[in-house]
Amino acid sequence: MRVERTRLDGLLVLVPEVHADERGFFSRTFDDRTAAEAGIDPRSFVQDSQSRSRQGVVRGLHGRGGTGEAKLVRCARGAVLDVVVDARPGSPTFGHWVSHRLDDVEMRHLFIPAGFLHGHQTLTAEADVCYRIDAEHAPEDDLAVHHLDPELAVVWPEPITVVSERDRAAGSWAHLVSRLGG
Ligand SMILES: Cc1cn([C@H]2C[C@H](O)[C@@H](COP(=O)(O)OP(=O)(O)O[C@H]3O[C@@H](C)C(=O)[C@@H](O)[C@H]3O)O2)c(=O)[nH]c1=O
Repeated sequence: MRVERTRLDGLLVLVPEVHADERGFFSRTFDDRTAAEAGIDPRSFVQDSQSRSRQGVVRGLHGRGGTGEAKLVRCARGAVLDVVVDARPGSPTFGHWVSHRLDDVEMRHLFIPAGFLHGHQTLTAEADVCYRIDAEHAPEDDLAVHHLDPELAVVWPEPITVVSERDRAAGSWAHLVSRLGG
């Protein structure tokens, strides 16, 4: 498994080998040693989760207050455009976002450290996204910024079909910045 850095310091892309043959493929979804070498504590993860979304669905942009949460994200079925926003006050890339395609062909994963917002849009008829998270779910600590926030101006490639009620009601980036003191 290879690790690529991104222009957001700390955000990593993990690129596994995909061994394809006439049966299908085999690919590693987690590698303790690679994680440790990349500075990820392999023992830190406490919950694994999976979501399924139909084409055009947007989930996010979500983060967590306090000490935040780090996550490993991959797309086990179909494809998504995964968006990560730097929400670390004082970071030189505060307010910048990057997007990566995650799919069931290249099987790339993202390691998203604490202090980022995260969201994705489904690019295929359905997509399953799997997470490993280093903190227990705590809805009272949830942070959310609207996926169409004009300042962030995230580009979602597909027409947006469904968004949760919570995400439709999410506040602005400016509001989060004032809350974070950024
Ligand atoms: C995230 C989460 C949700 N839930 C429950 C709450 C709710 O009833 C249902 C759906 O939750 P949500 O609408 O928050 O799910 P969703 O919008 O998919 O939330 C996810 O979005 C992406 C972008 C992320 O980065 C994830 O960390 C997570 O925030 O599942 C849990 O029990 N545990 C969890 O860890």
